Amino acid sequence: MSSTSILAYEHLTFSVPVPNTRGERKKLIDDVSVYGRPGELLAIMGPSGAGKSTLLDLMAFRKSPEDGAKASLSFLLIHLNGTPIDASVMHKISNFVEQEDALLGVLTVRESVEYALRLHSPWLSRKIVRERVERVLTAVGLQSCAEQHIGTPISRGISGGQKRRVTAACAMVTYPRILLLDEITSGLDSTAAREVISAIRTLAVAEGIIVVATIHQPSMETLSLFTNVHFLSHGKTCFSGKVDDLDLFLQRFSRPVPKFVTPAEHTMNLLNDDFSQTSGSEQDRANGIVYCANEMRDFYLSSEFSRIATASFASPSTSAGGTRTGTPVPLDGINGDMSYLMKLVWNTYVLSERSAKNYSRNLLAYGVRAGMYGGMGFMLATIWIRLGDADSTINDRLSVYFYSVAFLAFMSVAGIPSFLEERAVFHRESRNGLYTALPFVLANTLVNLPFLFFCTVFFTVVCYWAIGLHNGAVPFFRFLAFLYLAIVAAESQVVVIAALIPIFVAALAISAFMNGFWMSVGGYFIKAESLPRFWYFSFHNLDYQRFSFELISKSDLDGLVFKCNNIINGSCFCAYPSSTPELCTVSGDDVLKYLKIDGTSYSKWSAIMVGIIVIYRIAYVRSLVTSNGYRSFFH
Ligand SMILES: Nc1ncnc2c1ncn2[C@@H]1O[C@H](COP(=O)(O)OP(=O)(O)OP(=O)(O)O)[C@@H](O)[C@H]1O
Repeated sequence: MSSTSILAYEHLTFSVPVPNTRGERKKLIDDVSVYGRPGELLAIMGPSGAGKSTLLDLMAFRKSPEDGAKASLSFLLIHLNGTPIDASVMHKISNFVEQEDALLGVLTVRESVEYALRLHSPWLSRKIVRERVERVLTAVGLQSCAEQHIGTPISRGISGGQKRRVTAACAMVTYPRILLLDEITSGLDSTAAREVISAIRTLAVAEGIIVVATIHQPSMETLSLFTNVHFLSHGKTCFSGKVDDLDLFLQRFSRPVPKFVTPAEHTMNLLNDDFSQTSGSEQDRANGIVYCANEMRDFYLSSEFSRIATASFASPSTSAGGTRTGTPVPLDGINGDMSYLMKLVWNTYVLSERSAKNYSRNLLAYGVRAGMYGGMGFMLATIWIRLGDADSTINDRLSVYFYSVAFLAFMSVAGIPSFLEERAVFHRESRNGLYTALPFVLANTLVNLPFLFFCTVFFTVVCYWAIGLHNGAVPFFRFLAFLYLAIVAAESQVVVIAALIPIFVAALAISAFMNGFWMSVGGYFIKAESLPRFWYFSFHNLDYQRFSFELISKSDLDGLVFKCNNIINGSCFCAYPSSTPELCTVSGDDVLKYLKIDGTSYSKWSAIMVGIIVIYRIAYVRSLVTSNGYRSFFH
C-alpha cells in the first residue's frame, strides 16, 4: 500500500515573560504553521533572533506551544486522517540534529554510525546492521572515509563537513520519519554546506524522510536542494512556499532581486532590521533593500502564495518537483518491541563495548592518566624510600597513607575532559531516544572500574615495597582494596559534578575544591576529635577519604612495632604514648589508639565506602537526567 504523510504544525505560538514587567509576555513565535512531506526538505530562514531555533524546538516538542496550537502527522490512508501526535510519538519517529557534533574522536566513521543503529534497533541482525550502515554511508558520501577516525586533539581526523555528515548519518541510520536539523551547515564553507545538504537530501528522497532545517545564508546551489523555504522575522511568517517561487514572489512584492544577489539573500536583507538604522544607504535604497518585514508579511498573507502553500498540504499529492519519494516506514514498529529490562541489558552491553573501545584507543585521556598514577607511585617510592621501623618514621608513614588516598583521589579530575566528551554523546543520543541515563552509567561504571583497578595496582606495585609498608600478602591486598575504594569514590564524585556542570574549568575547580574540602575534614591535618563539632559530626562522617585513610592506617599499623630512638638520661621517649615503655618501643596499635582510630572496622568502614560510591552513582544517573531535560523520561 502506498501512503503519503503530511507533517502539519498549525498556529504555533510561543511566548516568554518579559523581565521586570507585570506579567507582560514577548511572543517569540507568533501563529506560525509549518508543513512537510516525505522526501521534501524545508529550509527555515530568517535573520538572527527571528525565532528559527525556537520554532524547531517547538516542532521537536522540546518546548511546549501555547494553547490553540496543534501538531499532527496526517496519514492520508484510506480511513485515517490527521492523527494528532504528541511528544512521545514525536520522539519515536524523529531525530534532532543539533549544531554541535558530539562524536567520540577515537571511533571510526563506520563505528560511530553502526553504534547509533545498534543502540536504536537491538533486534537487527549483524548482517542487516552492516547493510544499513553501508547504505547510509554511501548515500551521504562517507564511503571513502568510513575507516577513518573522527579525530582527537592529538590525531587529526575527518574534516568539519565530514563530521557534520557523520552526525547526520548517525541520525538518519535510525530510520527517522522526521529529521530536524538545527543550523546543520553553520561553520562550513559553501562547498561543504552543499555537500552536507546534498547528502541528506539523497537519503531523505530515497527513504521518504521529512526534513526541516534551520539554515543561515545558504548559497543558491545549496538552497536549490531544498523543496520549500519558510522565512521568519520576529517570530512571524513572512514567506512560506517553494524555493522556486521565491523569485516570483519578490517580483510581485515589487522588490525584485537585484543583480549579483540571490533571492534568499535579498529576502534576508529585507527582513533584517539589525542594521537598518545605520546601513540604510542610498545604494541599498536604490536596490530596494529597506527593512519591510511587516509589509512582506501582509503581502504574503493576502497573496496567492499563502493560499497555495496551505492548500497544497490539504490534499494528498506526490512530492513537489516530481521527486520520487520512498515509502515511509509505518509509525508502529519503528522502535521494535522489547521489554524495558532487555533493552537495558542490550544498551548496557553495547555502550560498554563502545566505552571499552574508547578507553583502549584514547591514549591521551586514559594512557596518560594511568601513567600519571605510576609516576606518583614512583615519586612516593623514591622520596619515602625504606621507611624502616624507627618511631621517627611513624608520621612519614601516616603521610604515605594520606598522600596515597588524597592525591590519587584528587587526580580523578584528570578524567573530566574525556567524560565531557562522552557526556556530549550521551546528551545527543539520549535526547534522540537511543537510550536512557541508567545504561549509560552502568556501562561507564563497568568499564571504569577495571581501569581504575589497573591504575591502583600500578601505583601500589610501584611504591608499596619500596616504601617498606607492612609485609605480607594480606596487608598488601588490603592496602590495594582500600585505596581502590577511595579512587572509585573520587571518580564517582567527579562525574556527578561534571554531569551537572559540563564546563571543563568549572567542573575542574569544583572537583578540586571538593577534594580539598574532604582532605581538611578527614582527620589527618587536624586530629578528628579536635575538629570543631559541626565539621566532626557532619562532613567528617561523610568523608570517603577519611574512611579510606583510617582503613589503610589500621591495616598497615596493626601489628607493627617501632623502636623509640630518643633516649635521654637513660629514659626512653617515644614519638607516641607507648604501652611498652620498658621495651622502649611503641606499637602500631598505640598509634591507632592515640589517633582514636583503633575502633576502625574493616567490614563496616568498607561497607560505608561502598554505600558512598552507590549514592554517588545514583546521583550520577539523576544528574544526567536533570541536565538532559525531559527526554530521558519518555522511554
Ligand atoms: N527562553 C528565552 N527567554 C527569553 N528570550 C528568549 C528565550 N529563548 C529565545 N529567546 C529570544 O528569542 C529570540 C529568538 O531566538 P532563536 O534562538 O529562536 O533565534 P534564531 O532565529 O534561531 O537566532 P540565531 O539565528 O541567531 O540562532 C531571540 O531574540 C532570543 O534572544
